[in-house]
Amino acid sequence: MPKYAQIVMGPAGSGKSTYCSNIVRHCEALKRRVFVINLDPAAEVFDYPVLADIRELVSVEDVMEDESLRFGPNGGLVFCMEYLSSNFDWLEEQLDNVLEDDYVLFDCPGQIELYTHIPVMRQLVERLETSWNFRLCGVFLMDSQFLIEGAKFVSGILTALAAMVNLEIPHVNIMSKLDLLSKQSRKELDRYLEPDLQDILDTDMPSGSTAFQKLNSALATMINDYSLVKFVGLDPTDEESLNEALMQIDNAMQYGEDLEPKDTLEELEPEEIQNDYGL
Ligand SMILES: Nc1nc2c(ncn2[C@@H]2O[C@H](COP(=O)(O)OP(=O)(O)OP(=O)(O)O)[C@@H](O)[C@H]2O)c(=O)[nH]1
Ligand SMILES: [Mg+2]
Repeated sequence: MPKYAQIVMGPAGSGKSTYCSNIVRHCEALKRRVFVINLDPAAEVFDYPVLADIRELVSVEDVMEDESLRFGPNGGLVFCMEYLSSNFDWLEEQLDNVLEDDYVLFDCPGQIELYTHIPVMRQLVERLETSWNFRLCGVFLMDSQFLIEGAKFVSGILTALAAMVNLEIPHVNIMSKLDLLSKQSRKELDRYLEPDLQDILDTDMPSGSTAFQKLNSALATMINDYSLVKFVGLDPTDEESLNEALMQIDNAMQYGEDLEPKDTLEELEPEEIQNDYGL
């Protein structure tokens, strides 16, 4: 039987750590066991209990204080993540208490270079899948306030695609912080959750330069043809949206398919089964 993990990614401040603590709270109510591992060596605040914290192995603060290394914050973060990849034994030890069927959230740093050309996240994914028997789903959060507009939307989905093509694992995009959207943006939300990119570009960016119009159009065709990008909206004030996100992620990594019935549904109250699994 495998173990399961979400690799929680997304730009700085997109809501990764808040998402992890909301999922922990939501799963407690469902009587589901979830662990969180902080993999952000620059993390300052999070309010979930951790199974492991990379800062016990190495932290950006320590690296920046080291006179011989002389790194700034970004170089320091890359150094820390490379240090992790040379010390996967440490992570393996931390995962000792994770049993078959257990579920782990990895709260990752936001720097996009970790998902484009620096190999550490790819190496981590390979180690989790092939040596430690995990089934994985990449969960990519993006702040809705930076998405509801043509040009921002195109940049946002290219960032998500970079992580998707680099890691090659099942992938769910989450549009976070819906509670902060204006009334006007909320009205437009559906157009962005299941986007027709060409339509968005035609409406929002009708008069760009011809060269960029061609490029955008080619991107739109590729993304539409392969159904590459859609989003689950997340509003932390709406428990149903958390439930929807969790179900999509569970489906993506086939969580629950191998579980014995007693481990899942029988432990739940009848109303919970009705509400949370739509049975
Ligand atoms: N209103 C609202 N605020 C949110 C939501 N999610 C996160 N925030 C706030 O946004 C800020 C950043 O959230 P974090 O969860 O720390 O984001 P992060 O992606 O972990 O950030 P880094 O680890 O620094 O990359 C915090 O002030 C959160 O309280 C949300 O869904 N709604
Ligand atoms: Mg964080």
